[in-house]
Parts: sequence; C-alpha cells; structure tokens
Amino acid sequence: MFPDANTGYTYEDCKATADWLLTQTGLSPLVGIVCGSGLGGLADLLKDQVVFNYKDIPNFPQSTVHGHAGRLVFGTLKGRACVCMQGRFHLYEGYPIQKITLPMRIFKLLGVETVLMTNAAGGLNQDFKVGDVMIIKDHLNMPGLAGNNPLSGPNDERFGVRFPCMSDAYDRELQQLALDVGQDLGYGDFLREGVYCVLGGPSFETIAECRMLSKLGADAVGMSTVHEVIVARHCGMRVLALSLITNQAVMDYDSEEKANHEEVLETGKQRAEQLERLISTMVARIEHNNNYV
Ligand SMILES: O=P(O)(O)O[C@@H]1C[C@H](O)[C@@H](CO)O1
Ligand SMILES: Nc1nc2[nH]cnc2c(=O)[nH]1
Repeated sequence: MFPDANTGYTYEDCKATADWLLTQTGLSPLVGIVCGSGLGGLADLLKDQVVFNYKDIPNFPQSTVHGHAGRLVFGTLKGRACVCMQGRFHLYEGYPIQKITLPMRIFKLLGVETVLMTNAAGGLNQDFKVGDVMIIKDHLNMPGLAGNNPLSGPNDERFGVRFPCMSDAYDRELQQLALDVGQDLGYGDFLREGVYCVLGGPSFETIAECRMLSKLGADAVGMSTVHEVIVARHCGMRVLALSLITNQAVMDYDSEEKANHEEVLETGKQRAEQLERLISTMVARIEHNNNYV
C-alpha cells in the first residue's frame, strides 16, 4: 500500500501494520527507540528478541543508507518491553514525508508512551567537540518552514489535533533524566544541551549555510529526527532526542575539513557503547505513570 500524496497513510493502514506486529510478537512495548546513523548497536542489547526486516513488514519503507540496518527489533531492555528501529528513513531517500514518519504512528498503536531517538549531527556550536552528546531541547525545522511538514494533509483526530503545539516537543523531565543519568555515569564532560536544525540533505552544508544556521541559533545540524518528533508529539508520545556530534560543521574558508559519512560512522563507533549505556540506564528509570525513578 502506498499513501496518497496528500493524505498519507490512513489510521486503518497504521492499525493493520501495528496489529500484524502485535499478533506476531505478543509484546506491547512502552518504550520506542530510533537509532541514528551508525548507532544501531543499541538494538543488539535487547533480550528475548523478535526481529522483523523492514521489507517483511506491511507498509514499511526500506532502509537504503549505510549504517541503517533496516530491522525492527522487539525485546526487553533492563526488563522493560521495548521496540527499536535499527535504521530510520530520511527525506533524501526519496520517500514522502508521511512514509518516513509512519513508524511513529505504528509505535503509538503498539502502546508506546515514550520515544527515545538518536542521530548523528554536525556541530555548529563552537564549544562542541566531536564525540559530544547533545540533548536536544528544541529544533529548527527547515523543510517544515518551507511547507514540508509530516502533518500536512487531512488530519485524523484519532491521532491528534489539527494544530499541535511544539513548544513542549522535547520532554523536559526526560531531558533532566538524561542529564542526571549522564552525571551518574560520569559522562558530564561530553554531555551538552542545544538546538538541532534539520535540513533535507543528502548534500552536507556549505560554509555559508553553516554560518547562517549558527546565527539562527542552531547548535547542531542533521537530516532527520524532527519529522519523527512532530508525528510522535502529535499522537501524544513523550520524546527525548540525542545528537551525537560526529563532525564539526565547517565554518571557515581556511579549513581543510570536509564532512563525510565515513567520519560520521567512525565517530558513532567510538561513542556507541557510552550512548547505549546512557539510553539503557534511562530506560530502567523511566516510569510510565509520568514519574522517573
Ligand atoms: O539518521 P541520522 O540523522 O543519524 O543520519 C545522519 C544524517 C545522514 O543520514 C547521515 C549523514 O552522515 O547521518
Ligand atoms: N546535515 C548534516 N547532517 C549530518 N549528520 C552528521 N553530520 C552531519 C552534518 O555535518 N550535516
């Protein structure tokens, strides 16, 4: 089934996919995880796994990017039922924006209440270093400002309201939990907070674009996450998103640096274990009556 360009997937399409998954797993996860480029190792930590290749899931797109395995993994992490996307979808892969974000509605219909996302991003903030982990506190949605929003088209109230608020997109308690867990694990010296800016990609930014984004208030730039956040918030799930700063955005015409995907994946490898520990410790401390332990 392919969504109508103007309407996206219907509620019934999403329900059919969620029910298909629930029938096969018998597991109703409360936590959903989306892994960024080169950060899919987190899914391997899940116990009692039930794994689906994206190509076998009705309505699901395929992963086409190196570093995104294309598997949906169900299981338990620290005893909590989770579902983990080992690979996400991006606008530059050529999918309609409703298809990129379809998994968020499936998460919701599976019973997910909290979504934890990671991404790889270029650092615009001059105080950031490669390997820093930025807790996203807000975003700049460049495709959205230009009219490409995943909620465009008819609104189905069973998912959410026509005009959802985004000033509380990133859950403040989850941000505090990430800071607390990071401190407890001794990660304070590489944990940051900031604003993530999404662009369409796949080309990396010019120097002039990086300078502009920095002046506009962005601390990191990437090609994902924000579309998923909008759809997740629309249907009432709480969101935490983390950017791994995999490269410094080039801001200077004298610089010899050139952004490239290999560096992104390499930085991911170096920081993966700590990021996995941060997220799994958070999962253990998330309570689903809106409290954290
Ligand atoms: O899925 P994420 O946002 O982690 O992937 C980033 C953006 C591009 O897909 C890729 C560039 O290296 O990494
Ligand atoms: N747009 C963008 N995405 C990234 N993903 C990882 N690094 C970068 C970057 O420098 N720019």
